[in-house]
Amino acid sequence: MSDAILVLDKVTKTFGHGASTVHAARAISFSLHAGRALALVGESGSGKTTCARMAMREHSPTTGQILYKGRPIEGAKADEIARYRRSVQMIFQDPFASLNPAHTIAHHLQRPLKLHRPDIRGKQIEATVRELLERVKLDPDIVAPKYPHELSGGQRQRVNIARALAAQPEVIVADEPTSMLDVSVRLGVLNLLNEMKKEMNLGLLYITHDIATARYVAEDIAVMYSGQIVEWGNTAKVIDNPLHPYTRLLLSAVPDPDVRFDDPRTRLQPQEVDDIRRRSAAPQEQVVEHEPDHFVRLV
Ligand SMILES: Nc1ncnc2c1ncn2[C@@H]1O[C@H](COP(=O)(O)OP(=O)(O)OP(=O)(O)O)[C@@H](O)[C@H]1O
Repeated sequence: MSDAILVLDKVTKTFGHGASTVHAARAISFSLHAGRALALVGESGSGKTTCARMAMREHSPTTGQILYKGRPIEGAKADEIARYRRSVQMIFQDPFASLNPAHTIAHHLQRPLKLHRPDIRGKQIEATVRELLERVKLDPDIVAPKYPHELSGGQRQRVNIARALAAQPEVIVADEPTSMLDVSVRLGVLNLLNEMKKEMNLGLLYITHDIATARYVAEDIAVMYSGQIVEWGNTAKVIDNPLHPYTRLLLSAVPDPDVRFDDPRTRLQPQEVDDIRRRSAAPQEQVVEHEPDHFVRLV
């Protein structure tokens, strides 16, 4: 495997103090590599977004460190931090809120080009906007002059992907990029992310509550619950042979991850679910290597 672009090394994040302390991330370690995707999977509140925000440097870790190409980003020089900011781009869950209704799609793509690509100017900017739209399979003649409200949700999310690509990133953090889209267009957006990963050699952090979609995008998976990664490794191995009771619980909600675990359709006893949650929430130090690319925490 190539050297990691981005590493979270035993990163912890707590919010609040005393009895009200929330352990949003507990000793989280993972790395992102060029041309590979890691799916970070878990229910709402498990700590996925906290990890994404730390990777984006919106939150600084309480303990642990973030490494960019082997060097800690905390305390790095301003030019290194600027490089990092350009290099790590985010795609948000809500394709509606992340575009400004007062500006055309062309404007949304010109801005990051002007900000991050001083090498291109004038007519080249327009040509690059066209290229970016073509990359995400939108017709530039039709889409560039439009305003966000004139596009569908799927098209808007493609514009968001194009905007992230404008900065020529090495890593893309996609936080639930399809959860607000119609089911019919979700797979198209996931396939597009997968193509970008391969063709542009991007490292991808794909955050989702839907474990089944991890297969489409990610070579590697990390299952999170209550701020800790409980099982991780090769995506197919983890999904086909889940070892941690919480991973099994997540898989029991497939094919519909929006079904709650206490819904009778999952055929789980509520007491069983409570017991798995309680055991999985306790901090667990011991890790078992089941195979070289499949690890689980003991409960
Ligand atoms: N700024 C904050 N202040 C206090 N608590 C926070 C803050 N951000 C997150 N938390 C808490 O940290 C825990 C993890 O939240 P986080 O948003 O990372 O989970 P998540 O898995 O991404 O969930 P979701 O899918 O709903 O975003 C939750 O208990 C949440 O309430």
